[in-house]
Amino acid sequence: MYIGRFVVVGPGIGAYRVSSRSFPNRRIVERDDALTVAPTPDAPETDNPYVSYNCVRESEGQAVLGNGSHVDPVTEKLDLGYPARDALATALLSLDYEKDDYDTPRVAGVVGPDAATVGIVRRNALVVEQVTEPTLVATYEENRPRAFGFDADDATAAAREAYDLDFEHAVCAAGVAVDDGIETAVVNGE
Ligand SMILES: NC(=O)c1ncn([C@@H]2O[C@H](COP(=O)(O)O)[C@@H](O)[C@H]2O)c1NC=O
Repeated sequence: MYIGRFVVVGPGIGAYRVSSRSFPNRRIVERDDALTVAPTPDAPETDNPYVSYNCVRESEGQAVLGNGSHVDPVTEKLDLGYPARDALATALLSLDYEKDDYDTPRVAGVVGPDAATVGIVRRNALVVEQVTEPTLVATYEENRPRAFGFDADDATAAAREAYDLDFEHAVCAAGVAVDDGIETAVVNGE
């Protein structure tokens, strides 16, 4: 099954995966203050505004994950002291779903040491929900948050488990583990 981009978040653990039919030539680059989805050097040029963005950032001891430019305003709202629910709701509602051929939803999660919040904005809904166990939400098909078996207990395992999940067209994945500090890890495809 093809579900596009997705996040899995639970208290202390999270992952984000890029799956893509249309833009497979991408990777996650580790920068000082963010993990960024970017084209590989051999990728064909595109003017699609939705394929390069920060997919993981950190704020106030929490990790923010998501499939587009909304990751930045979610992080900025957390910096200002907004609760995770409000940071997600504000940023998702203001940017709304992507204006592409698929009305692709925006998905996101905030992971703290003992709490996690997941969100999606799609054409017909805005859902933001605090969760107590790993929860999946994706751009296509799986576009309602649901509890999801996810065994990883560190960032490296989270990135690997997300990348290896049996959904089509895996491109790259990021994992986060949040405790006293935040660890991140990346798996890039061939
Ligand atoms: N975030 C991403 O990595 C991303 N990759 C592709 N999209 C959007 O989704 C559309 C469909 O892409 P695909 O066929 O790869 O699932 C693209 O035309 C683009 O507008 C994205 N936007 C949201 O998921």
